[in-house]
Amino acid sequence: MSSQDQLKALRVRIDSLDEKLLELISERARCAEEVARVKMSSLKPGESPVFYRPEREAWVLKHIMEINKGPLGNEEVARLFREIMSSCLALEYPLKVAYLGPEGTFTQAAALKHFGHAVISLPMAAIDEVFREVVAGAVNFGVVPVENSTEGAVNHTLDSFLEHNLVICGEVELRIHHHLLVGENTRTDKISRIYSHAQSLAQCRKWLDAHYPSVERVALSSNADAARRVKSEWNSAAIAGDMAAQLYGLTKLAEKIEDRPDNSTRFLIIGNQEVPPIGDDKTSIIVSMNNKPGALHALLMPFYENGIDLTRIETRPSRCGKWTYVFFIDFVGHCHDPLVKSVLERLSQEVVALKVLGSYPKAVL
Ligand SMILES: O=C(O)C(=O)C[C@]1(C(=O)O)C=C[C@@H](O)C=C1
Repeated sequence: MSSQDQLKALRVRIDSLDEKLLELISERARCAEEVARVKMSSLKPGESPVFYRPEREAWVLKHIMEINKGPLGNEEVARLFREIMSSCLALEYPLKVAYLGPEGTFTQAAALKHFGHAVISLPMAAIDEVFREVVAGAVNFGVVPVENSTEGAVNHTLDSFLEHNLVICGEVELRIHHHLLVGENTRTDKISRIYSHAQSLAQCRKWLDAHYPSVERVALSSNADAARRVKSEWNSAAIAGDMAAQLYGLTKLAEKIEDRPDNSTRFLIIGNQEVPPIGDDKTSIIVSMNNKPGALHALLMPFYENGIDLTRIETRPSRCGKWTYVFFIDFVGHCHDPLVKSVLERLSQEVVALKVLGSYPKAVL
C-alpha cells in the first residue's frame, strides 16, 4: 500500500473513533444532566443544590491518571478529562469564578487549569475584591495567589483571610515562565523601561541584572497590565507569561527568563463550601497565640508527635496589638481524619484562637 493510501485508511479509522468518542462524551454529558436532576430532587426544604464537587473531580482525575496506559502522558489525559468535566458541570450549572485580573494574568491561567474553560471567569482588580465578590455571593468561587517558590508568601492573600470568613476549597500549582515581551513600536536596542509586577521583576532579578543592568524597572499592579501597556508604548518591554503575550499580540524577545527553572506559584480556591475527604488532602489553619517562651514549640509539638506532615508555616502581624502574630499553617490530612481531629483539639487548648480555613484535595494537575 502506498503511504498516501495508508494515510487515507488511518484517517478513516480516526474519523470513526472520533464519532465513537463524541457518542461517549455526549452520553457522559447526559449522565451529568441526570446527576443535576437527582441533586435537585433530593433537596431538603431550605437546602441549595451543590453542583460543583471538588472532591469528586479530584478523584476522577486521579483515577484517570492511575488507569492511563499511554501513549498520552498522565497530565495530558487529565487535562482532557478536566475539560470534559468542566463542560459537563456547565450543563448542570455554569459556575462563576472571580480571579485576580486583569485578563491574561497567571491567576486566570490557574483558574482555568483548576476549573477548565467552561466556567464564567471574571477578572477583579485586587485580591481583596476577589474575596469580597465571593462573600457577597456575586460569584461561586475565587482564585488568588498564595505563595511563590522563589519569592515566598503573597501577604495580601494571607491578610484577607483575617478579614473574611471564607473556606479554602482547593489549590492549584502553576509553573511560572516569564518572557521579555515587546510591542511593534519598540526597537529592541532602544528599550528604556521594563514593566512588570514587583514579584515577577524579583523572580527575574539576576537575568535583568545580566542583560539590562541600567534599564529602569517599573512595578505595576500585574504583569498582564504591563503587557497591555507596552502594546502601545514606544521603547518599553514587559515581563509576563504566555497568556498575556497572546492576549496583547506581543513578541517574545527572550523566553523563560525566570532565575529559577522550577519557579512555581500556588493558588487557592476560595468559596463557602466545605469539601469532604478523598484520602489525599491538605488542611489550612490560622492560629493566634500569646507571646511566651516555648509557644511555637507547643504549637508544633502535636504535629510532630502524631507524624503529621507540615507543608508550610507563615507568620503575619495579627492586626490587633503591636508585635502580636498569627501563624498560617498547612499540613497533610483532612480535618475529619481522627488523627487530625485530635491534634486540632489539643492545639485549641494551647492557643488563643484557632480557625480551620479548610480541608481540600491536594492539587492533582
Ligand atoms: O458527580 C457529580 O456530582 C457531578 O456533578 C458530575 C461531575 C462530572 O462531570 O463528573 C460534574 C461536576 C462535579 O463537580 C463533579 C463531577
